[in-house]
Amino acid sequence: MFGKLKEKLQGFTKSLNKTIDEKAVELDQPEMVGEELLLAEEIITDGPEVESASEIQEAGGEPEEEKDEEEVIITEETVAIKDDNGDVVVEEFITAEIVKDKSKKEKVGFFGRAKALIFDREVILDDDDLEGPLMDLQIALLESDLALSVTDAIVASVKDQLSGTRKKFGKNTGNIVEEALRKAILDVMSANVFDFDEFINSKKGQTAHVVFVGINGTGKTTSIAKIANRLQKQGKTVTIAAGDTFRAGAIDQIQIHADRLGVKTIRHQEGSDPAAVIYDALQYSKAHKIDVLLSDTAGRMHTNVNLMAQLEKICRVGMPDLIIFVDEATAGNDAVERASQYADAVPISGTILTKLDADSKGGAAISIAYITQKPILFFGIGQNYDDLMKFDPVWFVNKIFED
Ligand SMILES: Nc1nc2c(ncn2[C@@H]2O[C@H](COP(=O)(O)OP(=O)(O)OP(=O)(O)O)[C@@H](O)[C@H]2O)c(=O)[nH]1
Repeated sequence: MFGKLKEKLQGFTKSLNKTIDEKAVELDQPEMVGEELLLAEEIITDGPEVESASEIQEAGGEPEEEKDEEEVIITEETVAIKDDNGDVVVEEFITAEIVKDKSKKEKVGFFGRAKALIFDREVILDDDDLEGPLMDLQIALLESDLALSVTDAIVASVKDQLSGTRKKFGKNTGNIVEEALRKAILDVMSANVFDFDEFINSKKGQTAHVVFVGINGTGKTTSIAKIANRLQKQGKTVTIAAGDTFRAGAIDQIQIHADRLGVKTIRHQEGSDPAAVIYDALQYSKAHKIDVLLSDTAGRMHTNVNLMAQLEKICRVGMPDLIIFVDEATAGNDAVERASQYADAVPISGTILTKLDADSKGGAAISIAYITQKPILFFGIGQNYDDLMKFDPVWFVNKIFED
C-alpha cells in the first residue's frame, strides 16, 4: 500500500541524510579537531590568554623564561563518541598540549571539557543544505499524486522544522528528517478530524442523516452498503434513501444491497426529484426512530453546473448532518480537483476514499484532506461489505514510513 509514496519519501530522507553526513565529515577533519582543542585550551584558561610553548618558539619569543612559569604537558587520550543507544560511533585518538601556568590556578578537567566539545559537535542545517533535498521532496510528492498547493505546504513545514536544526554528530539523522516529514503530513491529515462513530452516537434519539456525494462509479452505492453493514453491527437501525433517480438501474442496485443487509429502502420512480425521495426518507426515518439514514445521490461530474445546483438543493432540503464525499484513491490529482469543486458546492464533512486495494500512490488521500480541510473518514479496501477501514491519521503516516 502506498508503495510509490513510501519509496519517494525514503529517497528524500536518504538524500538529506547524505547532505548532513557530508557536512559532518567536513567537521570531522583532523585540523578541525586541533582547532577545537586549541579553542578548548583558550576557554579553560582563567585570566589572560596563554600561548603554547611551541607557538611562542615559532614567534621568536623566549620560551626558556616562560618555561619557568609554564609547564607543558603532552597528553593523549582516546575519546569515544557514542550514539543515543550508547554504542560507539567514532573513536578519536587525541593528543593535547596542556599549558600549565604555575602562576595561575591549575587547569583541571581539560579532557572533560575537550570531550564535551567533541561530544557536542553538531551540524547545523541551514537553508542552503536543505534547498536541493527539498526540491527533490517537492518533485517526489508531485510524482506521488499530491497537488501543488499541498506539496508547497508540506515542503514549507519540513523546511521550517529542519532549518537551524542542530544535528548531533553520531545521532541518526534519518530520524530527524523522517520526524519532520511525519509531522508535516500528520498535520495535514489531522485537520478538523472527527470520529464518525462518536458523531453518530451523539445523535442518540434522533435520526442522523448522512448524504453521499461524488462522481459516477467511484463507489458511493457500495460505500453506503458498507456503512450500513458497519452500523448494523454496532446495533444501529438504518434506512437507505435511493436518491440516485437519474441513472437507469441505480435504484434497483441499491435496493439489492439493502435487501441483502435487511435494510428498509425508501424509493421513488426513476427520473423523479431526488430531493423529494430524500425528504420522504428523512420523514420516514424520524417517524420510525431510525438511528441513521444513508442517502444515495446520482454520480455527477463536478463540472456540470446544473447537476451541482441540484445537489445543493438536495442538501438544503435533506438537511443532512454529514455530507460525505466519495472518490477513488486511484484517481490521483483528478480526485483532488473534484474534491475541491464539490467542497465549493456543498459543505463536505469528510471523505471516503475507495479502491485503496487497487494500486494507489497515496497522494490523493493527503491532497483531498488538505484541499477540503476535512478528514478522510474511511478507506474502501475491496468489494465486500466488510472491506471498509476506519481512517486513522497516525496509522496512515506509519504506513507511509514503514519498511
Ligand atoms: N476494488 C474495489 N472496488 C470497489 C470499492 N468500492 C466500490 N468498488 C467497485 O466500484 C464499482 C462502482 O461502485 P458503485 O458503488 O456502483 O459506484 P457509484 O459511485 O455508486 O456509481 P454511480 O451509481 O454510477 O454513481 C463497483 O464495481 C464496486 O464493486 C473498493 O473499495 N475496492
